[in-house]
Amino acid sequence: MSYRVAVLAGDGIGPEVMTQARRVLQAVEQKFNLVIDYQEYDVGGIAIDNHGTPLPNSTLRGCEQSDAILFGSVGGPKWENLPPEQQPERGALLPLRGHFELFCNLRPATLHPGLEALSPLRADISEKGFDILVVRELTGGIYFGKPKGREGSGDQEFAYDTMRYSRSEIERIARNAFIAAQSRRQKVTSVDKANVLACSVLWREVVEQVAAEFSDVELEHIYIDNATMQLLKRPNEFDVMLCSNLFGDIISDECAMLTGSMGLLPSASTNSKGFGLYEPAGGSAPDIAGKGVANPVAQILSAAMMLRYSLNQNAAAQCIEEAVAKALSNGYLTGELISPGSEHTAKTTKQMGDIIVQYINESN
Ligand SMILES: NC(=O)c1ccc[n+]([C@@H]2O[C@H](COP(=O)([O-])OP(=O)(O)OC[C@H]3O[C@@H](n4cnc5c(N)ncnc54)[C@H](O)[C@@H]3O)[C@@H](O)[C@H]2O)c1
Ligand SMILES: CC(C)[C@H](C(=O)O)[C@@H](O)C(=O)O
Ligand SMILES: [Mg+2]
Repeated sequence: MSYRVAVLAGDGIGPEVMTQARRVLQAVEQKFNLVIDYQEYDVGGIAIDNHGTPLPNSTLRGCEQSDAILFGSVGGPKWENLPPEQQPERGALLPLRGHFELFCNLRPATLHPGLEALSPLRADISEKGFDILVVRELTGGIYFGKPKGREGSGDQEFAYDTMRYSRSEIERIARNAFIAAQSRRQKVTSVDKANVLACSVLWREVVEQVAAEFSDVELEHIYIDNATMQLLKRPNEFDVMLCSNLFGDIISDECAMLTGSMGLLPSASTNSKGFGLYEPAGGSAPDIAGKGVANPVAQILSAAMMLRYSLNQNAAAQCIEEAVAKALSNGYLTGELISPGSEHTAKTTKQMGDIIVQYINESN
């Protein structure tokens, strides 16, 4: 099979981890006889520097002509003082999500067996492991609601955002969450703030209606503040966590850290046609960029999700996931995963890529 993928490495650690993801993809392409044509495009800060805009037309057109987008990360201190709508995140990532209607964001967070010690959780909690899928609504809510702005001056200056959800937006993301739960542990936890927000009251109502179509799936509701707490106390009791845009952003960072690092959490953002953008859940990590020490696993697992959800290449995706799990459980860890006093020595970004490629080549 032959496919076309738009590669948008972006800023900070984006290009470093993308290099390793490309090597890993090359290894599975050979193994599974796939032909993928990669076209690279500027996005984010680098696009501001090279083209004067975070999302050049050439990048958008390139994405439109592809089967999927493999995305690194955007943003950094260099562009933080630009007007908000011209910054990499607001000017490139959110418009891309909106343009392609990538409403369904999947962020799987698993505490890999044998890696319990990486989690900052207390041992009696982490030893039970966890396997959570955050299903985050990605093109609505307070991120996209209008009006949004800033007015007035001096003491009277004010700013506002609008949180807004329609029934159909809630319904389609809820349905995705229930379908995902059917092939997992048949449980959906819907996260909201229905004791305060009108959007959450509607959210709860619609989720209940969708749940009625899925009698095999258990539904529980939880407030966002309680959810952040229960995740620390009993993460193994969660299966699918269904979240609105803002709550999913927060919950997924927490889930990432519970596995040990932001650098482990991949994500898939898809539309109703199966087209998707695949990116690590974390950001451009300016604090470690350029040092060759970033963890490439989230980017590599995002590439695996791309193979599974947009290119329909499940076996190749699984091969990558198994190689990553093997590398981690054999003690191949980047620096941020290693606690003081541990016997592990930190691997570089490239060494992680090397071992994962090697395990793919050795696999049957
Ligand atoms: N999708 C995206 O492009 C995206 C996502 C989140 C943040 N951002 C942007 O990235 C910039 C930095 O944001 P931030 O510091 O809040 O979040 P961040 O996720 O970039 O970093 C948070 C912490 O996690 C660490 N980390 C993240 N990824 C890592 C990896 N692969 N390996 C090892 N450690 C890793 C960082 O070193 C840092 O200590 C900001 O401009 C922000 O807007 C972009
Ligand atoms: C960079 C930012 C706009 C983005 C978000 O808030 O969605 C990021 O934090 C994420 O989680 O993908
Ligand atoms: Mg985030």
